Amino acid sequence: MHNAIYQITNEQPAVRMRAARRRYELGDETVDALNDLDVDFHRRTFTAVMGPSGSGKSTLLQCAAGLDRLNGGETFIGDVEIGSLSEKARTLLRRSKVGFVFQSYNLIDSLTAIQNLELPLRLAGRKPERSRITAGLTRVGLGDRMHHRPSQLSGGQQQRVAVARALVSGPEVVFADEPTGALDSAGSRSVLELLRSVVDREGQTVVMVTHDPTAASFADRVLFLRDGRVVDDLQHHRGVPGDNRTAAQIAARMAEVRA
Ligand SMILES: Nc1ncnc2c1ncn2[C@@H]1O[C@H](COP(=O)(O)OP(=O)(O)OP(=O)(O)O)[C@@H](O)[C@H]1O
Repeated sequence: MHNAIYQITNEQPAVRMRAARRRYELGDETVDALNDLDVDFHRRTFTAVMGPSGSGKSTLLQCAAGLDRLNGGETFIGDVEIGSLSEKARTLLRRSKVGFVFQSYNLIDSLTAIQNLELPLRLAGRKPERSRITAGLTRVGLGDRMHHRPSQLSGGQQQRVAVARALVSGPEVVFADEPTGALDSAGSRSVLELLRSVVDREGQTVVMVTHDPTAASFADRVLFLRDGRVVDDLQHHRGVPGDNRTAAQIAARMAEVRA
């Protein structure tokens, strides 16, 4: 690893992984999708996770979000070590502390935007407050689309509903797995600007997997994985989101990581 600049802070990270190992066994073949990986995701930061196909990006997100379990090491969300929790406790923690955004939006087609935001609160046994839901949709720029169903929205708008849904429980962290992978450049930009603003204006923490250096240029930090390990950690606070030069620097670093 080179050029790593670590944030010096006494504040507890939103998410911390230590000596994380996720081993998959298929027949005789064993893959360490995460291989003794250490990482902190600090509060109020936007991290992009990049790396070649199969380097462990999705596994990192799934394990950090408590959707999958480690075989070794620890994951903390806030001060809770999630590996020690029962399945039920982990589900409850995930519902309240973690938001997840998927490439394919994963909205319920038969429900309106409002109803899609109400659903996770209902599942968590909380009564959805209408004012909170409408505020959530307004803040993602969809105040005039609240009663639309997903099929009546553009891809970028659907993904912004998904971001609003991820935020509705007031999570510690939002994980996004290639959130712009299915979008055109205008839709991508609207989602990336939204993610940037939830960090800058609302003090949220975002961790996003992406293959796209332009998407990564919206982040404060780019973590590069290879073979289940962190091999580079680029902090580019002076980068300009969406700027070609910043994206070119990230692409160059990505090429080094692949080499
Ligand atoms: N359920 C599984 N069973 C067996 N092997 C798996 C499973 N999930 C992932 N792997 C393996 O673990 C490694 C890491 O996979 P992962 O999906 O995390 O990579 P990735 O960096 O997200 O890849 P991509 O960019 O292609 O989405 C790969 O070698 C993959 O084949």
